[in-house]
Amino acid sequence: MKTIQVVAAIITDRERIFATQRGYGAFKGGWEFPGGKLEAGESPEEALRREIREELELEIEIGSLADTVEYDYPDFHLSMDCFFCRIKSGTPLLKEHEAARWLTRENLDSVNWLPADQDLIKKLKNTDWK
Ligand SMILES: Nc1nc2c([nH]c(=O)n2[C@H]2C[C@H](O)[C@@H](COP(=O)(O)OP(=O)(O)OP(=O)(O)O)O2)c(=O)[nH]1
Repeated sequence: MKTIQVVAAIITDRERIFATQRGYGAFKGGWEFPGGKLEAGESPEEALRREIREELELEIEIGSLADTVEYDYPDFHLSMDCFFCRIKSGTPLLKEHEAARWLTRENLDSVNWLPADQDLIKKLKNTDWK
C-alpha cells in the first residue's frame, strides 16, 4: 500500500487546542489538525510552517512531537507526525477549511475527528499540552 507522509499542528494556548474542519475532498466535514503532505526535500518542520501559512496565515513556533500516527485507510497508509505548536503571530484565517474551533480538554471529543485521529484524541485528553 502507498504511504502518505503528513505533518500536522496541535496548536495550543495550553487551555485549548485549535481544530479545523475539512472543506473539500474525500474527508470533507471531518475535523483534523491543520497540516498536510510533505513535499519533496522538505523537513517535517519546513512542511508544517508552509502548510500553516497557506491554510491559516499564521506563524507558529514548533514544539515537541506529540505522536506519530500510523493508520491504514482503505486506499493508503497514513504516517502523520503531530507536533505541539504555539501561535507566534497572526490570527487564524480559514483559507481552505470550512470551520474551526478552539476546544478545551472537556470538549476535545465534541467534534467528528477523522478516523486516524481518534486514538490521538484519547491520548491528548490525558497528557500535558506543551
Ligand atoms: N492535515 C491533516 N490530515 C489528516 C489528519 N488526519 C487524517 O487522517 N489526515 C489525512 C487526510 C488526508 O488524506 C491527509 C492530509 O493531506 P492533505 O491535507 O494534503 O490532503 P489532501 O489530499 O486534501 O490535499 P491535496 O492533495 O489536495 O493537496 O491526511 C489530520 O489530523 N490533519
